[in-house]
Amino acid sequence: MSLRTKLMLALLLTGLASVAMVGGLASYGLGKKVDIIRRQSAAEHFYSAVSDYLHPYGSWQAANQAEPFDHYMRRIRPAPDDRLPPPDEGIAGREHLPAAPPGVEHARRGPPPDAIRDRRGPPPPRSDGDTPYHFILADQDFTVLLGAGVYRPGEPLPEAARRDARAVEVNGKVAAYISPEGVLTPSREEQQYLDAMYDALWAGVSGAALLALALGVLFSRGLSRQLRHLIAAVRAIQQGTLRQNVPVEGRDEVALLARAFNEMSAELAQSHEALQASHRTISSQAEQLRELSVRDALTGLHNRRFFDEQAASLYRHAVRYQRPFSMVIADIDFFKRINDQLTHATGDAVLRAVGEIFRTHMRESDLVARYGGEEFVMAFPETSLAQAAVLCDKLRELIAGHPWQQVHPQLAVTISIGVAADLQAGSAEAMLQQADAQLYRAKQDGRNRVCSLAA
Ligand SMILES: Nc1nc2c(ncn2[C@@H]2O[C@H](COP(=O)(O)OP(=O)(O)OP(=O)(O)O)[C@@H](O)[C@H]2O)c(=O)[nH]1
Repeated sequence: MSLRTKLMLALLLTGLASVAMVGGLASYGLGKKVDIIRRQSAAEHFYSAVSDYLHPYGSWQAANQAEPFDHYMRRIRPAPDDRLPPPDEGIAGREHLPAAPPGVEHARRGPPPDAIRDRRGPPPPRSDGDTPYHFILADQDFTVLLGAGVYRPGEPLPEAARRDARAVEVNGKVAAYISPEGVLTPSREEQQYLDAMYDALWAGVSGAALLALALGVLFSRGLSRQLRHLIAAVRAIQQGTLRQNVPVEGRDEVALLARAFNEMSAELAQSHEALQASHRTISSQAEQLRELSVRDALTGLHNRRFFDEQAASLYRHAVRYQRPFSMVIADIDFFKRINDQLTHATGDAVLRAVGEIFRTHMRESDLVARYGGEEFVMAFPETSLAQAAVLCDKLRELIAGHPWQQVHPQLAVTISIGVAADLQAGSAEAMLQQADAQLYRAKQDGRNRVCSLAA
């Protein structure tokens, strides 16, 4: 279940529970209050009717002799009611008299005299088992005068009923007691009022539930939108886009989370960029170091270590595919004399110039390195011994013909070169030794020459 659904359900259930509680309490309170008002009103009317009945005569006996109480009640209260037993003929026609308030009718009418009651029988029992609402009338000695079908006239009013009894005084003396009895049934009109109020109450409850649902939808939409932004941003970070900026809405906890997430994302991206920059620096420094480690500082040519590695690889390739491959070793003639007679700096200049001549007159695929001192080595892939010898002779001529006087007026430079191209040598190193032997021969033969070993 999504967070949004959970939130909506929580809001809906909370809203329903609150409105049901409020509605139930209000409904119960309303019913209770209406019941109290009706009881008070009924009691007041009955009391005033009895008081008016007794007042001219001073006692029940005298009043009853003058006019039986039920006649009196029918005279002052003629309107038939759906809750009343059928009126007798003598009372039925008096509908011009004002009706008593709702809830009083049965009580005010009181129980019929015994003779009448005998004809009618006792009041019909309520379906719920409660006694209908009546007023019991007793004389000043608590002897029942009208028992409302609950007590017999002439019997003493029980103690329990006396507690709620209200005295009716005439000329300062208690002439009778009135005691309420039974359950007050609302009239049809009252019931309609109550039903209308309950309907309004439940309409309010339903409205509140709908409002809770609508607010739930609204709030959960906002919340889930922000969470969706955060989820998308986290996924983007997982895929490598570290700098994320989710919208911050409001100032609640989710907004705080979004703000903290943005800050964290910015810091993460920043530190990642810094890390990448330092990686770039390190790798470029490593590249420089690697380059320095394979280069000769004076001439800029590759050094011996690099040459040995590459030459071994070129040799293996040539042997594997039976391709022509030549190796060369060259040595500047009388270099010690140049150093000694024309300074060491002149010697360095010569080394740089010779290296430059080699570099600029060879193919990209050729390999040249300063092997140490005034010695240079070369490897020529796809080059036969004869081709290498021709190339080396050209290099020798270039060096001999170089304008050395520009370096020093007394300077003249030549080189001797040995060439080998025997793939049977067994290794690049062995082939280089063969070339070195040819170099030795070139030196022996008078220098400034190229000697090669026929395959
Ligand atoms: N200026 C300079 N001289 C160097 C360098 N490396 C080696 N040398 C010098 O090169 C000279 C080589 O001399 P030798 O090995 O006797 O050879 P050579 O004088 O060229 O005689 P041959 O090879 O027989 O013609 C030595 O004097 C070394 O000191 C360098 O980097 N710069």
